[in-house]
Amino acid sequence: MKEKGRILIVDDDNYVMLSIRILLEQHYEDVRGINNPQQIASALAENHYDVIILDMNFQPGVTSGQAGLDFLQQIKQQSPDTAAVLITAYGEIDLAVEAVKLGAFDFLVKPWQNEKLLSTVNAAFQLNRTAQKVTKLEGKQAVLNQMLDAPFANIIGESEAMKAVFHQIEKVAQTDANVLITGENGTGKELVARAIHRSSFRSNEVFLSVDMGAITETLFESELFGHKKGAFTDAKTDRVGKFEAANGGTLFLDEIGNLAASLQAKLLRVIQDQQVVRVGDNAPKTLDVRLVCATNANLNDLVQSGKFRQDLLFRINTIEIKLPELRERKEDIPLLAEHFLARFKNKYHKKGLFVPDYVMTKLQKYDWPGNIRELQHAMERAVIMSDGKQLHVADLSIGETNPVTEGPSDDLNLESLEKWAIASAIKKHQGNISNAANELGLSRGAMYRRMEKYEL
Ligand SMILES: Nc1ncnc2c1ncn2[C@@H]1O[C@H](COP(=O)(O)OP(=O)(O)OP(=O)(O)O)[C@@H](O)[C@H]1O
Repeated sequence: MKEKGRILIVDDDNYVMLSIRILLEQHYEDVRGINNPQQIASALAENHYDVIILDMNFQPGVTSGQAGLDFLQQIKQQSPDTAAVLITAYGEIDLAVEAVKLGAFDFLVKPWQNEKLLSTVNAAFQLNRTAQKVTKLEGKQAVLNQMLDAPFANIIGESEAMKAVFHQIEKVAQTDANVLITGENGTGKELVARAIHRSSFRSNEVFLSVDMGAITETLFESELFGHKKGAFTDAKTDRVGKFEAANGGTLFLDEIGNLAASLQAKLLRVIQDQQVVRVGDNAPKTLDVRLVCATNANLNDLVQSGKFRQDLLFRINTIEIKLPELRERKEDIPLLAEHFLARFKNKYHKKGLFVPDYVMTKLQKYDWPGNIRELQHAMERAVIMSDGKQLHVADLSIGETNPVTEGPSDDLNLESLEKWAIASAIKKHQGNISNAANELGLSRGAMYRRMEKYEL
């Protein structure tokens, strides 16, 4: 099958041009030729070429190659991602060096061998395609970074506790120190790890995340350090481990407290030596990886009880960032709730939806054991369940705010009974307000009015 590439041959010798063209047309979809180098500019303006094959001497009797070098510079200026292969009958090595310095991909000497010409053009084509992909990806990455980079744009919080965290992120990001992020589940540890990476000089390199709790002991080494083909029964090909893949960038080891003792020793060795050896190999590879670890466990306690190596803890906690629980920064709840509301309103096309004050008060009173993740889920659920106007506490499905369901209390106060009946119906119908209203013989509007009254 032919490659989907476009190639231009520039040679004033029609015979040379034609024979290269016939050869390349067997391998590439679009091969064109021009015999006047003055037409290069217009050819490049009209089409993008993957590879240009350029003669170096154009005036009869002139063999300095200077004309080729001049046109090469013009090509590089006009179309920097087109690979140029130069051809000359006078294979002067100095000229070859000069041309490559000026950005030529390679140099061929007439008379050429077809295989050599083909392999050179092919290599130029492949390299060019890879370079184009990289440029595209870098462009995408830059756009993503821009979106996310506005100082921690996606980490919401204005409380003193969060300001202190932002300050710490800024400070550690400038260094290569290993960072340990601690905090309960859902407090934003991974988010902070990514922010550190994006604010660091490694931001254009990779950020890789590994959940240490999810890696089995048997796969640990192969996952993290890689393996050679044949190292064990299932090793059908060479495999790059996460450490090697993160080289130059940041490796985020989540749930580090869950690592088995035997594996802690292996990890410690790699961190100490800054080298990995793939399973089944014996050549160590030196690495430049910034390590950020996270845990919801108290590693000092684990050290005390002999479950975590103290020397490993010292290696990973050069700087420790402790993330506050959401219940310790309740002043951030309205901001976070509005942030998630905006996101999910957009996602579920419920434009006019808002959070009434009494619901916001409920959100702030609740303790959020699952922290921001729980708040995010509660908001998403409530947006989905809502009638599109305002959020109701019942839609949030957060345990404690709905403490209703044991049965009507002994006091036969009508309001208490009504509150109990409404809450029970909502629970019975799993938050489906219409069905609950039906069962109670109420209209939806009357149902919502009562939910508001009883803060349900
Ligand atoms: N300050 C914040 N602002 C906005 N979203 C946040 C914030 N903190 C956390 N989140 C969101 O909450 C969810 C949980 O965050 P993240 O995964 O970073 O927490 P974690 O502490 O790493 O959790 P776990 O310990 O369970 O792995 C994510 O969807 C994240 O985007």
